[in-house]
Amino acid sequence: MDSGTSSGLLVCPPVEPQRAGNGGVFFESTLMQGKGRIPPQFVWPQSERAQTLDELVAPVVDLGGFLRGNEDATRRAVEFVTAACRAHGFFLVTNHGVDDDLVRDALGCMGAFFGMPHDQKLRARRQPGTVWGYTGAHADRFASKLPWKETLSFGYRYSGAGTEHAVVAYFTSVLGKDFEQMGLVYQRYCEAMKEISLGIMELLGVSLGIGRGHYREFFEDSNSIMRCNYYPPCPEPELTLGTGPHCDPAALTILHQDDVGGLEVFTDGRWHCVSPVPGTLVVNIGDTFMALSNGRYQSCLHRAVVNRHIERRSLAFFLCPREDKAVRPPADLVLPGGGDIRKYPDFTWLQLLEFTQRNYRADMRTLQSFTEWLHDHDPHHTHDHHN
Ligand SMILES: C=C1C[C@]23C[C@H]1CC[C@H]2[C@]1(C)CCC[C@@](C)(C(=O)O)[C@H]1[C@@H]3C(=O)O
Ligand SMILES: O=C(O)CCC(=O)C(=O)O
Ligand SMILES: [Fe+2]
Repeated sequence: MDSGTSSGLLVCPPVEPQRAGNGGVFFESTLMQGKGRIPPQFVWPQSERAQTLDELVAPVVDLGGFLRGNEDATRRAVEFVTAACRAHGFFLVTNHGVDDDLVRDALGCMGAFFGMPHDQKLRARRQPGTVWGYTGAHADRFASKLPWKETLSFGYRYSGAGTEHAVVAYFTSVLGKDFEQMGLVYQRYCEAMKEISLGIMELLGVSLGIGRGHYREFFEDSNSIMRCNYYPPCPEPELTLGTGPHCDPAALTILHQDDVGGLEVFTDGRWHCVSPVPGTLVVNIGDTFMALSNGRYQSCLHRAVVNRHIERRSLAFFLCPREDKAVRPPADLVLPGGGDIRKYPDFTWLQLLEFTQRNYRADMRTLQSFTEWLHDHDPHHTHDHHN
């Protein structure tokens, strides 16, 4: 392997020559330290870069009473969720029951992982075509508009006895026995996120008038993705982005951002910043839920900016359906006779995930582009997707 270049990019043998956007160039944050300029691959077009913004006063949904089964509190939580999802599909939750120590440990493990030497991190390197593993700036996939971040992603599925420790097994298999404790932290973190996600699915079901059970049951056997985002300080933050503008392809995202700030959300025709609120988690609707609600709830456009002075960490849990399940709205949301025709064709999460890993870089138009792609590529889909 070549050593670092003066630009801070590290040149490695390409993992997937036919797809490696940069001919095998990898990014590693520590190599950038002390550099005055960012490499051109990280410069985003002027129109997509951050500007000065207003703060979003995000709705805060108190989950405490709902989780204890209190009816009044549940009604209030449903009202807040409904208003937020009609407006932009983005809200904060408080009293969510996740132990502060667990969140602290999950952030701490990120420090331990991303602080390791580059060759150690590469032991978890993302395999071509998959979403799991470590990547630096996605430089193995894309040639331009690289995000100023390193990420580590892994799957979370609980499907009965024998699979309780799948996250631990991932960490020990790719990084070795010494990473068992780190795996256990993320295993517990994912379990907590899944529990909250299912609760929110109940609230969304009530909010859409189809009852508590429908979406909860749909996601009981979910196959979710956990992603740790590490954003190093950047010498020219105004030229780049940590995560580009996008709607999450999954059903629901639960995000913990540390106390640095950098998350931005597009509402009312402009970008707003969302400052970290201690003790809260950020929730947003994703494309898959937009399809499951027949377009009633919008997936929310967002991005993350970086800064010159301090590293930032975020933990994103993406709730995803079991890979082979048909994503289809309940019949009550496709009313016969009304103007309420099916907005999206049936698809599976596996199809959408593969689309984002092989054909299309997830952005603000993913669901639209995916739907068009399905029509062109899947012979079972017709242009008529009425119920
Ligand atoms: C299905 C996925 C694609 C991405 C990872 C998961 C969920 C979120 C997607 C992503 C974060 C949206 C922005 C662009 C992206 C490339 C990124 O910056 O990380 C996306 C993910 C990806 O394809 O790795
Ligand atoms: O880091 C953030 O605040 C946002 C990250 C994000 O949007 C994502 O990982 O999908
Ligand atoms: Fe996102």
